[in-house]
Amino acid sequence: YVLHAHRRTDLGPLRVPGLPLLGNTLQLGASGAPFIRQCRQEHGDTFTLKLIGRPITLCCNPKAVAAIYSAPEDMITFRPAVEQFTQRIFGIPSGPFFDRHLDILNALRMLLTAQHLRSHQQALIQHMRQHLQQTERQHGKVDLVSFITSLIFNAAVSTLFGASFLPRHGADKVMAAFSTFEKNFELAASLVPHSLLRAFCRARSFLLKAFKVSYDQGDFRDTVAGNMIANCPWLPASIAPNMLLALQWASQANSVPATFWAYAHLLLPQHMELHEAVRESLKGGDDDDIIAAAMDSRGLLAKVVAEAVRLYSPGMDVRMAACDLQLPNSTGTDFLPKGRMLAVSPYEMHTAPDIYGPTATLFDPLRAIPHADDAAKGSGAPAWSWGHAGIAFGAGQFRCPGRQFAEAEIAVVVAFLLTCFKAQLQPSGDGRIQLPEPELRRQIGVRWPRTACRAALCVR
Ligand code: HEM
Repeated sequence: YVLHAHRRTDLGPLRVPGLPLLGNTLQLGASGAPFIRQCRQEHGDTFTLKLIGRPITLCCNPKAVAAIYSAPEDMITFRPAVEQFTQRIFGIPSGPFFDRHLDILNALRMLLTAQHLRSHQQALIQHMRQHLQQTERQHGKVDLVSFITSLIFNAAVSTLFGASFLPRHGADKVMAAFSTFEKNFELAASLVPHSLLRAFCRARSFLLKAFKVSYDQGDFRDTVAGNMIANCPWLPASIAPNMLLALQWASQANSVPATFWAYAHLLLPQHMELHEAVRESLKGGDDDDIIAAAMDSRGLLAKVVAEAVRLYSPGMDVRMAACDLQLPNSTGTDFLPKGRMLAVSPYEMHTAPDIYGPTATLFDPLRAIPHADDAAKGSGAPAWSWGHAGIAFGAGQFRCPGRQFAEAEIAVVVAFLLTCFKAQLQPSGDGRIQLPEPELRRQIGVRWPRTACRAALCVR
């Protein structure tokens, strides 16, 4: 509706000049989200960055974002924007995967929808309990980032991939390999030759081999992971390990940080009242109470989860113009040539005062959620809703297939931790947790988990 195919082959304005080869890559790498905000302030809602030698147009206008997510494939396309990454990182050959991409997504969606959530949540609680029994706590203190990372890794991987997978290969070894793979993710996606990224290649080989062995041994039978592959019988068996690695990465990359922040905020002194209210909503705190609270999509716990997901959402979601386009901006339209990479930044949209108001960057689960009409400012565009978690999970036909699972998972983990521990945050070595919230966030990059603040969880 607000998107028009455009006949002219217009190269479009490259509004943020950078170095010839790397363009703005270094600026983005060094400053992350604040660099995007600065570009938006200086150049308007739509601006083009040159990242690793190629122009990428960032669209921050709500109307343009709605149009990008709802446009038909012959106008804005998903495949060419992401296939080089899936190929390069996970080693998934494009043909067999993308030819029936939507079928794969729908198969996964079916396995992660509401009717299965209760049993997934029970499994998560059981695996978290086992993990806690096996975890040694030194002097009653743990580092909150690594504690939550390993808790979720063990519980979610065991829930989605079955209980035999991690023990067969050694949970610590699999997690160490995954962590190396994850740390090198952006570099491996870039044009840096993989021959220079030996740690990444070693970790990926280890993980692919582990998935292959477990697949051959039947470890994934009747699990979400196994059923995802079984429901796509046209996929060559040889790429099953690569698909499983992609699922593993997708299931961890955003859930871990969102859970960390949801829980960490509840432990901050300024949120003690909220903490108590959430704790009360868990009633007696047994497994049924935890699951009931986590399933209540209108309850306080759901609002806490949605607010953490909104505030610490992914840095970029990419697409490509499949024809010459005209995209709306606040003052008119922008011309984008066929083949131009397009990006939406959920993080930038969610922290923008013009959409979420002056308190956009504050953690406030009870905030009023902006309505389409406010954001679209009477454009005449049909109503579209941000919802509390905004566009953190993407939107449209390629939206995250794990959304319902993720929201339920984060709620269960937070509720479980609240019932297990009387915890408080104490400053670790550099004391960063004591900084006011906007300061905390300033340290967050485009993908921020690695720069998440360090905190100590003091277990009384
Ligand atoms: C807070 C947690 C999460 C967030 C914010 C998130 C966000 C996203 C986003 C933005 C996308 C891209 C959507 C698009 O391009 O429009 C995506 C894709 C995906 N997500 Fe999630 N996700 C989360 C958790 C999960 C979990 C727990 C799973 C699995 C259990 C999962 C599985 C996937 C998969 C498989 C894809 C790729 C789909 C494809 O091939 O197109 N995600 N997610």
